Amino acid sequence: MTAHSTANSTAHTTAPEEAGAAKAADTALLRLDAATVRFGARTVLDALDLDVAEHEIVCVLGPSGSGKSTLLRAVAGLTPLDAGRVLLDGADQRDVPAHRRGVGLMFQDHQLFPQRDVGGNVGFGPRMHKAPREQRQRRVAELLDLVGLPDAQARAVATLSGGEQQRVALARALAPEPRLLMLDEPLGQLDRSLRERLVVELRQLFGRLGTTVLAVTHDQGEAFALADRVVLMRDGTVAQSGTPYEVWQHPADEFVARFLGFDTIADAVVTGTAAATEWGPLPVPEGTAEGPCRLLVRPTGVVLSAGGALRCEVVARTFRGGHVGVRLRPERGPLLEAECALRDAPREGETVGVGFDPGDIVVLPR
Ligand SMILES: Nc1ncnc2c1ncn2[C@@H]1O[C@H](COP(=O)(O)OP(=O)(O)OP(=O)(O)O)[C@@H](O)[C@H]1O
Repeated sequence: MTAHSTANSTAHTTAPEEAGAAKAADTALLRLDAATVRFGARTVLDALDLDVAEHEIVCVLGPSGSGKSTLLRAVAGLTPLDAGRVLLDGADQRDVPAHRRGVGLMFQDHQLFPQRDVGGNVGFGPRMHKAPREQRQRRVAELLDLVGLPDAQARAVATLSGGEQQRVALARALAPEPRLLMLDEPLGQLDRSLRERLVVELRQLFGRLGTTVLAVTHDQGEAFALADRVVLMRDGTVAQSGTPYEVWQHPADEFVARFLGFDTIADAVVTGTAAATEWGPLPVPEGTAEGPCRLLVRPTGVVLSAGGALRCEVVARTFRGGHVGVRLRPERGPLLEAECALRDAPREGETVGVGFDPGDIVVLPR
């Protein structure tokens, strides 16, 4: 795999009969092709297709049980496929055992060796690969420097904080220089502020090293902060794949929208730039396809104003740090949720007028 390979690379200098294999190598470092895993009667990966380009950071998101960890284990060679293929650099991995795939897998619970010091943990992979002692020591020092623990070589694992253990586990996963690094809930057990800091550091670190990453998380904020691309899984298949911005702006369907935390979704029928709903006509962006649909109304699209046509009673206010969530019972139609600045938020029991911003109304397939 060359450094300039991209997801859309099409240039070939190979003979026509080699073009098929070469194309796979050019287009993706990792490719899952109809990958299927069954446990008994249950299909946990269901003919899943996924490409990860070299240097790309992909985060897999999805509800508990949707198959995220199974996906990583299948790529690592720890769970066999029942059908389909895993390709690395274009080569089918069917007969390649886990330790020969050149992928790193870091589990949620770090799994550091408690009897080894930090240096012993980080140097474990290179030692298994029989790297000479001097080279190993240099690599350990470099990596500890990279993860911000330059003086930790001789520390016992038991003396490390959760965040420090996390960094050591990461340095250990990076030490054998895997062509693909896979992380399963990498920041799962850490507190929020540490996670928010580490996720930024991780992204910078991967960028600097040019690491290709496939990470699994159930935390949307973490995925959006870390990923070049997020993949949302549902029942062993891909529900949506796109940049964090694309997925946030244009959730593919109601499942994705609800997973992202949007709850105000109702039936509607679009005609021109208006959608008929139980709340009355709502504006929709120009060019929206006409006919029946599901309509997502983002809280930022519910605008409180004295002149708003829909009268609503404020039934609850929830302080959310940067803003206040205001739950509204309209005179007709289901409950609505608005997002207000603290100083503008009405009190519980007040009656307010509501209008809608078409920029924050998203048409979803029925
Ligand atoms: N070895 C196994 N034998 C039987 N069933 C399994 C096995 N491993 C996983 N499963 C089942 O497969 C489904 C998917 O599991 P998986 O761990 O991949 O989901 P996940 O999306 O990573 O979930 P979570 O977010 O809870 O970790 C679950 O219902 C799980 O119980």
